[in-house]
Amino acid sequence: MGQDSSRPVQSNTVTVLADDQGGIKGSRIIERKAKALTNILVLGAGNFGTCLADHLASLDTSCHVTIYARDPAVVESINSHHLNPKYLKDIPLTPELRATTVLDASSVASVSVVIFSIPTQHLRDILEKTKPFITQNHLTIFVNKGIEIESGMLPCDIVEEIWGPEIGRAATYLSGPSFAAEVVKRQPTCVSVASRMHGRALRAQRVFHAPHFRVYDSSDVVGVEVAGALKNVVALAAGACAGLGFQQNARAAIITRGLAEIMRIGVKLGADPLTFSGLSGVGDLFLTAQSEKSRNYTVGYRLGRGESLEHVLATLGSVAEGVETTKAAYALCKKIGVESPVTNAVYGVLFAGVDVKDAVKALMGRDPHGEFHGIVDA
Ligand SMILES: NC(=O)C1=CN([C@@H]2O[C@H](COP(=O)(O)OP(=O)(O)OC[C@H]3O[C@@H](n4cnc5c(N)ncnc54)[C@H](O)[C@@H]3O)[C@@H](O)[C@H]2O)C=CC1
Ligand SMILES: O=C(CO)COP(=O)(O)O
Repeated sequence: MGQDSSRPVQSNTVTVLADDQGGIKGSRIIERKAKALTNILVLGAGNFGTCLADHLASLDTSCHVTIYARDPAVVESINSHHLNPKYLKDIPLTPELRATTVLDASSVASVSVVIFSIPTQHLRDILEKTKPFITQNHLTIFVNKGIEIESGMLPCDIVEEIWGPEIGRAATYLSGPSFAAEVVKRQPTCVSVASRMHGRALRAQRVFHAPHFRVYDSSDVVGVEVAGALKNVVALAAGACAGLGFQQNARAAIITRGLAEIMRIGVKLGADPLTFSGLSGVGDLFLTAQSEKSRNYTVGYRLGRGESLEHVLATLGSVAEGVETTKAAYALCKKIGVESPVTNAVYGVLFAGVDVKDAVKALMGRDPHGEFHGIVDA
C-alpha cells in the first residue's frame, strides 16, 4: 500500500501548503526535541488513538510510535497493511507506525511518552494495568472525554486516585475540537493541553505540535475536563432538537444555554471560567453540537427521529461518551447542588422514558431567570 498523497510525511522545512484535499502539507513550525522525547506508546486503537498515533508517527522518523490494541487482527493489519480494519478503515496509516498486543513492563519502560485513548468508563482498567510500569519520568497524556458513572469522577481525579498524587499530578489532558476523521487528513486543528504541572503541558504541546495541529497549553485541568465531558451531553441535546425538526434558533439556544450549564458545573468544581471560552469549551461545543460527524450529536439526532437508545447504540459502531456521562453528570449535579436543566432533560430522554418533545416543553416552560444565574453569583 503506497502513502496517501494527501498526507505527506513531514520534513524539517517550514513550508505550509494546502494539499488537494484541503489538508495542510508541510512540516513542523516549532522544534520538537526528538531526542529527549524518544519513543511513544499509544494505548487504544479506536478512532482517536489511531489518528493520534498516525499523526505522531508521521512527524519524526527518529521517534518510534507504537499503538497498543487488544485485537490481534488489528495489530496484524496495521503492521502488514498500514490499515486499521475497524476504525478510519479507508485511511492508509504512516508506514512507520507499529502496533502491538503487548502491554507489559518492557513496552512501557522503552518509551518516554504514553498516550491514553481509552473510553472513560474503561479508564480505571488501563490505569490499574499500567500502574506497575508508569514512573514519574513518563510524560502521560489523556485524551478521553467523560465522567465515570460509578464515582462521578473526572479522569484527572481517577488518575490521581489510582496512580497516587505524585505521578498523577504530572499527567496531562488534551482536549478540544478534533474529529479524528479530520485530524487524520491533516485538516487544520487546534486543541488545548492542560496539566497541574505546567511544564508537563508544555512538553505535551511539543510532542503534538505540527503545521496542521496547533496545541495551546493550560493549567486548568478541571476546566478542560469538565468542558470536554459535558459538551457531549449538550451535543446529544442539540442532535435531538435537530432530529425533531427544530431549526437554527433552537440549536443556538441549546448550545448557549448548554455552555452556561457547563460553566455553572465547572465553576462549582473549581474551574477557571475563562477556560470555557477556549478550545476545550466553546470550541469543542461548537464543533460537536452542530455536526453530523459527531457521534453524540448523531445519537441525539436519531433519538429525536424516534429510534430507541438501545438500537442507536447497537448500530453506532463506536463510543458516544455523552450517554454514560449524562448519567454521571445527572448524579453529580444533584450531589454538588448545581442546577442542570439540560443534563436533566437529556437524562430523562435517555434513561427515564421521557419523550423528546416533552423534554423540550419542560425545558422551555421553566420559570424565567437571569442569564448568568449560578455563574456570577456562585
Ligand atoms: N473520535 C474522535 O474524534 C475523538 C475522540 N475523543 C475521545 O477519545 C476517547 C476514545 O474515543 P475513540 O477512539 O473515538 O473511541 P472508539 O470507540 O473509536 O474506540 C475506543 C477504543 O478503545 C478500546 N478499548 C476500550 N476499552 C479498552 C481497554 N480496557 N483496554 C484497551 N483498549 C480499550 C476499544 O477496543 C477501541 O479500540 C473518547 O473518550 C473520546 O471522547 C477525543 C477527541 C476526538
Ligand atoms: O470529541 C470529539 C471532537 O472533538 C468527537 O466527538 P464525538 O465523540 O461526538 O464524535
